[in-house]
Amino acid sequence: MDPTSFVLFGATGDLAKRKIYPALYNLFIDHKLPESFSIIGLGRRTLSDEEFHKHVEQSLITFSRRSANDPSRLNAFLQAFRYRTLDVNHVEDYRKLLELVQRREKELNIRENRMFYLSVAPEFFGVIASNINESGLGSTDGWKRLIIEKPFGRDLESARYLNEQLSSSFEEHEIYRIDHYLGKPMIQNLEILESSNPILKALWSNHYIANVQITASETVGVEERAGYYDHAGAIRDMFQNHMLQILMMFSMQLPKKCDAHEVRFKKRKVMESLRLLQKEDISHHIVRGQYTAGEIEGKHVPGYTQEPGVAEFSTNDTFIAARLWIDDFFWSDVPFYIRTGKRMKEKSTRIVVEFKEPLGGSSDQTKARNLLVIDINPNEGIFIQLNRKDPLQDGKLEPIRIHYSDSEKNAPEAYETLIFDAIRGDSTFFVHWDEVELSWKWVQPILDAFEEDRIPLQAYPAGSNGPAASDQLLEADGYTWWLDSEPTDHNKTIKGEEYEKQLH
Ligand SMILES: NC(=O)C1=CN([C@@H]2O[C@H](COP(=O)(O)OP(=O)(O)OC[C@H]3O[C@@H](n4cnc5c(N)ncnc54)[C@H](OP(=O)(O)O)[C@@H]3O)[C@@H](O)[C@H]2O)C=CC1
Ligand SMILES: O=C1O[C@H](COP(=O)(O)O)[C@@H](O)[C@H](O)[C@H]1O
Repeated sequence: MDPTSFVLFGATGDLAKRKIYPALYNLFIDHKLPESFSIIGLGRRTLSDEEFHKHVEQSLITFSRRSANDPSRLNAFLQAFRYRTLDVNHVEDYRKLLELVQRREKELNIRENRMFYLSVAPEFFGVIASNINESGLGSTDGWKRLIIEKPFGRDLESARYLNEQLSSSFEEHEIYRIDHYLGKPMIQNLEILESSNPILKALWSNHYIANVQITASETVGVEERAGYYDHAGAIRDMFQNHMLQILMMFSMQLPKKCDAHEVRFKKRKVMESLRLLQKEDISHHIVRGQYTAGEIEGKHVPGYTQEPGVAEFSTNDTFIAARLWIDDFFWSDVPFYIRTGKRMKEKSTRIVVEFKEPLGGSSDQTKARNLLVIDINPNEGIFIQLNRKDPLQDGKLEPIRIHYSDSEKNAPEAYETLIFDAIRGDSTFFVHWDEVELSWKWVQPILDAFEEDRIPLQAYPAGSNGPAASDQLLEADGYTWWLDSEPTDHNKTIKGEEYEKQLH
């Protein structure tokens, strides 16, 4: 890997502490950072390098998946870190930063390869990109790259405006838009799952698949993020980005090879085929919800409007469910159901693929549907539901599940994988502008409908699976959300008999 300067805006913030430092540390342990690597952290507050090292160390102790208890290894890691105070709006501060970056490049013999990571509020993205350019930080003999966090705009218009701002300082191939779901191992596995398993590849279309259900449910509420979340809602926070990215990754046609050009091209095709919702139909395909007080894991939790920082009469969505159609040769007539919400019954991101009844198959009514369940988060695994005859019960038909789980492997976290890719210059699992624009285009009529109050806000108690209207969305098509009524840890590496006992 090229020697690199890693310039981190927002170095004192929450994301840096919880995700970025632990990711860098684990990459360091795995020898996946360039040998010459300089990290310069930036924030508004004043910190000495020593105080900054303490801050990073504390973050590793609290959040790293592998312990930071080897002092010599930890010190070797921290050697790379320097801190500077910088106000993102002051171009003078960037000139001083340039001096530090160049000094470190000289000390470490780094050719001018510069990675700028914007872990700050999105309203700063534009000004930072333009100040990087104006101060000379962006003029390098090597490469320059920009990693930016979500959200990318708050609607189609603002996303386009932001993209124009960034484009005046960085070219598209230099911009790495993070969607951390794309770094999750099971999401990266989707393409392999299909391409390397003929039994799945053969079934991966409307010939055999009845419907696809994608759920990302969380037990947490708005936490300390009301200032942001109360203006974003589930639709901007999760749906426009993570949920549509899962949809793209699942349903794209197999790329000839898994590289940035091919994968992004195939994903764009999905978005181009996604049927746009017509104004008059939106309320038939979209459910909008907000949690009320309830109980989660035996604890009483308040309703959304009682949460600190949330407006008293807020109509913000904390849940959204949608029925989508991909009008292409492979997926036409297969409904995709997507839902995401806070304060739901369990923390779980998963895809459930429900297969059709075989043509001319037995008419045995006890037969269960074949399912392929892909658990993405926090459990990582797969199971397939099949039917068999139980020899001890007069040959009665019973569903069995064949499991595989990666949950206990302590696999690299999404941020590790993505930062590693960005340093190597591989943008396969980063979001291209075309995908962002097409996603906002699809979502925009829903935002308008919310704004105009054309979709009723449905209440759901904390600890439930969302509003009843979300169940009705599927019932109208003769389906139900799979696994909703099962034990929450249905796939928690419980296998064989023990699992069967729990099920029945
Ligand atoms: N936290 C999370 O879990 C996630 C965050 N994100 C995104 O990541 C980004 C960062 O979020 P998060 O870390 O939570 O935010 P925080 O509010 O915790 O941190 C903001 C950072 O920005 C710095 N900052 C604020 N104003 C200025 C300024 N004028 N000049 C220079 N630095 C400034 C702060 O410095 P100082 O502390 O010195 O004031 C701090 O380091 C956002 O875009 C967010 O949407 C995305 C997914 C998840
Ligand atoms: O981006 C976000 O994602 C998290 C959920 O991420 P996960 O990896 O834990 O599934 C969500 O809580 C947050 O609101 C959102 O901004």
